[in-house]
Amino acid sequence: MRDRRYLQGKTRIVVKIGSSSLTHANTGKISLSKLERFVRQVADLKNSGKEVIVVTSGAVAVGLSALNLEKKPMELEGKQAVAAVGQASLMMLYQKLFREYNHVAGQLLITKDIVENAKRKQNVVNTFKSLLAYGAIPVVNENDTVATEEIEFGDNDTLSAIVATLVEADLLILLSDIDGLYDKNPNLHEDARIISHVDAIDERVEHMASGSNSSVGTGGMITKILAAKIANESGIDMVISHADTDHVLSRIVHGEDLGTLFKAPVLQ
Ligand SMILES: Nc1ncnc2c1ncn2[C@@H]1O[C@H](COP(=O)(O)OP(=O)(O)O)[C@@H](O)[C@H]1O
Ligand SMILES: N[C@@H](CCC(=O)OP(=O)(O)O)C(=O)O
Repeated sequence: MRDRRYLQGKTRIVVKIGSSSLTHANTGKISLSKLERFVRQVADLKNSGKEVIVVTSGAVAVGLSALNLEKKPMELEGKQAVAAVGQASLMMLYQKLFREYNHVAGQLLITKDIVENAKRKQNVVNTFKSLLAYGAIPVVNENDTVATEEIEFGDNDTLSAIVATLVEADLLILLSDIDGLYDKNPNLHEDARIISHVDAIDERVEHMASGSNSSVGTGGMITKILAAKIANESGIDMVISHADTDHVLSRIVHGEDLGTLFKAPVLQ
């Protein structure tokens, strides 16, 4: 087991939470207790002196409840409409819960391609910087009206890695419905074993991540590995852990051996 206590020195942390970690498994509807517990932990991390940026999925899940739908529409524009309704309600919930803990949340809806346009990228960076300077908590989701990759392929994972590079974070935490990367899909293989550390993302690691079999989340482990690559290449460490683990955020930041750590190579 590697010593992770150096993680205590991390000061700017991006936390991504997936749809499957914010919803009821049987109905796919938003779980208020899961959301509340997550917000409480983020607020506490912020109280401990860290800067925290949240990347949250869940717009489609909340939209389903709001529109009284049993399941996601098949067609893309239907999903976009559900996300549009859901995003507003999701953000209302974040605003309300953060306010209860004396924090202020600001919404950023972005698309991954902003990195290709220097001006737009700078605008986004400036907004992040300014929100952090005000002591607010940026809450990010993909703009599902403008870009459709997320609701088609469910990839807020790579979005969170891009956000981590934009804000020059020193740690990215992905909270999921699984406690880390296993050597094979644990939902299909009983003998799958968790990997505690990944020092280099090679073909072997990529092979471990087969598709997701969760009905709510959509990206699976492949997009998490991709996120680790993006983060690590910018010198940012990444941890995948289970959102249901008690006090998961503070325990990761205290250096407990939870989930999988993708350690960035030391940049020369
Ligand atoms: N090697 C692996 N290790 C862990 N999980 C895996 C692996 N391969 C596939 N998975 C699947 O990826 C899922 C996590 O992805 P996903 O459901 O998209 O979560 P989220 O909503 O948090 O983004 C796990 O529940 C599991 O079914
Ligand atoms: N923008 C979509 C993102 C969906 C998504 O990426 O889900 P996940 O695989 O759980 O991170 C939403 O908020 O529903």
